[in-house]
Amino acid sequence: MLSLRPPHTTFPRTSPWLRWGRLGGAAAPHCLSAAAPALAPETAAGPGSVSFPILVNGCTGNMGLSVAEAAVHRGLHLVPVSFSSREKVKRTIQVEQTDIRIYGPSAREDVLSSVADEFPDVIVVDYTAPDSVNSNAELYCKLGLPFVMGTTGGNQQLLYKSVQDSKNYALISPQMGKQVVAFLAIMRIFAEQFPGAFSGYHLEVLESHQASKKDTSGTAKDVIASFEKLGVPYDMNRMVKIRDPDQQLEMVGVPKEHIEGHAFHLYHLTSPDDSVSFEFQHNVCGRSIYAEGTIDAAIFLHRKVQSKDCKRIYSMEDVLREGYMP
Ligand SMILES: NC(=O)C1=CN([C@@H]2O[C@H](COP(=O)(O)OP(=O)(O)OC[C@H]3O[C@@H](n4cnc5c(N)ncnc54)[C@H](OP(=O)(O)O)[C@@H]3O)[C@@H](O)[C@H]2O)C=CC1
Ligand SMILES: O=C(O)C1=N[C@H](C(=O)O)C[C@H](O)C1
Repeated sequence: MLSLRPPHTTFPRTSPWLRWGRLGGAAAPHCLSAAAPALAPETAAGPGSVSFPILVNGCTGNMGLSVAEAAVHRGLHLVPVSFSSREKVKRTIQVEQTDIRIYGPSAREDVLSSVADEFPDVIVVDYTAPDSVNSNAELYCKLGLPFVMGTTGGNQQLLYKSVQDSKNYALISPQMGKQVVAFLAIMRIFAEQFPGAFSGYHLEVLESHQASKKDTSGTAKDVIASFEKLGVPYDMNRMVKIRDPDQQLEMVGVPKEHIEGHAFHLYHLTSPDDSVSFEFQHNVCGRSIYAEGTIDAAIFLHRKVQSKDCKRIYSMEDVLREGYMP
């Protein structure tokens, strides 16, 4: 049997992922999202009916395409251009009735500049690659294009600084799934309310994503930051990152049809004497939870820009707090 136990961990036998692995996956509750707190229903500030231009950068990729499709379904005006990291790339992608023209890096600034002139109220959404985060953000800021950054990784400090210095508008979040965002918020509040509550405990973290994912889960990093405030130091190098489809099927219990698009996270805490353990998990199959959350984020940001709100940099928690839940 496959074992995911990394060299330095004492992962308990009761780990749900191992249990699900033994069950062969089929009977397991695969797609449970993190339990969300009961938040306010949609209010006047919530999504409602609105339309504005949206440019999705990274339409050649999985998230870019999902967001572009969700944008059309939600009645937004999809700007028919997107970008690639390659100069020589398939030139158009069809999203519903719209043909999206794909440009290479050398045309990026000219094309975006024309978009800014032609669609002054456009919102840009970025789902590209970790190594593009900072250069893309700098360009959006230079051209005054408000953006939703869904792409993870890059230099996050520099990302925030670019937005602050330019006084541009941006919503930045490594996690757009609203129920998962609520879970992250709970962990943050938990840590603020009870700092050091888990001092001495030992933390193990496992995350499983499609093999094409390049970086470590940004969501896991966020949860770990809360655990650290709760008194549990964690070396990121110890995180178990599962990208192998066979392990995902047999051990993690990812349904076959979601091997190419899933995000399973498991955090396990053990007390110093092993007498107490806690487990938190959030398992997402597919990408619709992120695509829908991204459209809510874009609508939220559009409203902030239109009202000339002074905060300018937002998180997904800000979106939830304004009634965009569920
Ligand atoms: N915030 C959230 O909730 C979520 C965040 N993500 C994050 O989104 C990012 C993308 O994920 P995913 O769609 O699965 O990845 P994919 O690899 O499927 O797609 C990324 C796409 O970005 C394109 N790309 C790379 N560099 C550039 C660039 N400089 N300019 C324009 N396009 C570029 C690539 O196309 P090409 O090869 O043509 O350049 C590729 O098609 C990752 O960082 C991931 O972690 C994913 C899911 C949810
Ligand atoms: O690449 C993905 O797929 C995902 N990336 C985000 C992350 O790194 O946290 C969010 C989710 O895990 C899916």
